[in-house]
Amino acid sequence: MNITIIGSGYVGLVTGACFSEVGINVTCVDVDQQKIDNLKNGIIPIYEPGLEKMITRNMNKGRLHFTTKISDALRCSDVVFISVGTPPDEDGSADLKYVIQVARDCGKHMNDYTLVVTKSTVPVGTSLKVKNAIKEELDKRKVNIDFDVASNPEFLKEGAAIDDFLKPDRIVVGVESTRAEELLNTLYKPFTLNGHPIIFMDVISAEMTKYAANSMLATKISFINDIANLCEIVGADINKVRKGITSDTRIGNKFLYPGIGYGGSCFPKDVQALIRTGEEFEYELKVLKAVEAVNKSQKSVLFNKIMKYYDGDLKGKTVALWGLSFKPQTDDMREAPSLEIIKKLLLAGANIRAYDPVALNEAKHHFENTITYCEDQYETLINADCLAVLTEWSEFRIPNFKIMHKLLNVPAIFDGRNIYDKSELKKNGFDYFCIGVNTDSDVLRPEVSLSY
Ligand SMILES: NC(=O)C1=CN([C@@H]2O[C@H](COP(=O)(O)OP(=O)(O)OC[C@H]3O[C@@H](n4cnc5c(N)ncnc54)[C@H](O)[C@@H]3O)[C@@H](O)[C@H]2O)C=CC1
Ligand SMILES: O=C(O)[C@H]1O[C@H](OP(=O)(O)OP(=O)(O)OC[C@H]2O[C@@H](n3ccc(=O)[nH]c3=O)[C@H](O)[C@@H]2O)[C@H](O)[C@@H](O)[C@@H]1O
Repeated sequence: MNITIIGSGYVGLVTGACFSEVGINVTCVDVDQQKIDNLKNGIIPIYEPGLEKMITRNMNKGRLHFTTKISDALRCSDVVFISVGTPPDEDGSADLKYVIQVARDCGKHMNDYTLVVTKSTVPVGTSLKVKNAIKEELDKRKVNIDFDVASNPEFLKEGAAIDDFLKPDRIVVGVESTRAEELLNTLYKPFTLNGHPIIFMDVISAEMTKYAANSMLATKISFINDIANLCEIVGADINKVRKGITSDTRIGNKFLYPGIGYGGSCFPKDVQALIRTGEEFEYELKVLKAVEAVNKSQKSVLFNKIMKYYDGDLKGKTVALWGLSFKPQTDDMREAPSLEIIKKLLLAGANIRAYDPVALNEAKHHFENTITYCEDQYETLINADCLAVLTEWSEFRIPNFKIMHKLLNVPAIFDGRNIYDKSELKKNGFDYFCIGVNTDSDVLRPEVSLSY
């Protein structure tokens, strides 16, 4: 089978690589000439574990191709996946201009029956718009070519994208015809062999499933962050409370880790977009509005703790940062909590020394020379007045506390991901602050007032 993937970003590249891995002939298309030239030379535009090797392997086998020419790709494609971006519009709704452009391109260039599948995250009703755009272009050409549209939302997580695609919890497909169902069933069969189900439904329900899934996950995170903040006030320990609640199988133990707010290219925009969809239909999604509000304020929690430690004055203080990406195993900084925290620290007059295993180049696009970029996690600590951990990369989990104590001006650690044990840090002579645990009474540094 020949398939085309339009849009070679996180989703498009992973989808293309994984389909070619099971023997399908795949052509990935993008409008970005530089990106396609690089991909042809084996240069992968994103950091995603396992992706580079998989792309190179399948290119060498002649099953994975890259082009900017959609017309060439469509000439012999049975199925076309649309995986272009759907960024938020000014009012928070999903901007569909790239999706509709691709639909038009499909209408302009398809020559035979084609199944056009929307993999981008799109609001309910988009498949109908895609169908109309294709039809309009076919009408302009005065040709009568049979086609189907389908919705196949993607659930992969950055940093674990290959595994998520190869071994999905489920595959959701919205279809309008048996022909489309059969084609997608054949395509996805290799990924369902270990019992991972493919769930067929109508197109609108499939579109809705994607937003509902991301909104549910975002809700869990805001819920636990809200509870964490209350734990801190009443003297409970969120780490213990989390274990206490997640042992109930009805609640489950995933996505209930407190932190400094969810980031990334999807939760913030998808929660917003679903709220807008509700508004369009005059229905207020009250829970999701609260989820957004909690997340917004959670991004300031760690900064507030640092401010409080320094009696509201950070002028001239140096803050070391470990981790800049919105989560480990990616260089993606879109909507990362680090962006908010860095902006606030700079505004308060602090100097920043930052390290991230893979996101330093990305950070340079955001902050240029306003912060100091370090090539090593310990280098950030030299003469720093505290350390803040913003991303839970594995290499930060068991650091050398002796060296850290020596390098830091002031041995204070602000742990935005609750990766350290407070008694161990106290034993090693650190003032330690995390999310959802009140550690003020353990503070060792006598000259710092923590009275308010
Ligand atoms: N990043 C993620 O982890 C996930 C993203 N999604 C959804 O998938 C969609 C794509 O997301 P990403 O891959 O992150 O986006 P991205 O921004 O990484 O990649 C999109 C690509 O589409 C290309 N493009 C734009 N217009 C085009 C056109 N007319 N023809 C050909 N290529 C075109 C861009 O040049 C870019 O390379 C979005 O709707 C997103 O919400 C869904 C699940 C996971
Ligand atoms: O639609 C999408 O793009 C994707 O969005 C998320 O994936 P992703 O954004 O890559 O990353 P997650 O692992 O979900 O993390 C998102 C954010 O939530 C935060 N998080 C996650 C889990 C948790 O318990 N606590 C928490 O604060 C992370 O630190 C991160 O900032 C979903 O998990 C994917 O299923 C979905 O396909």
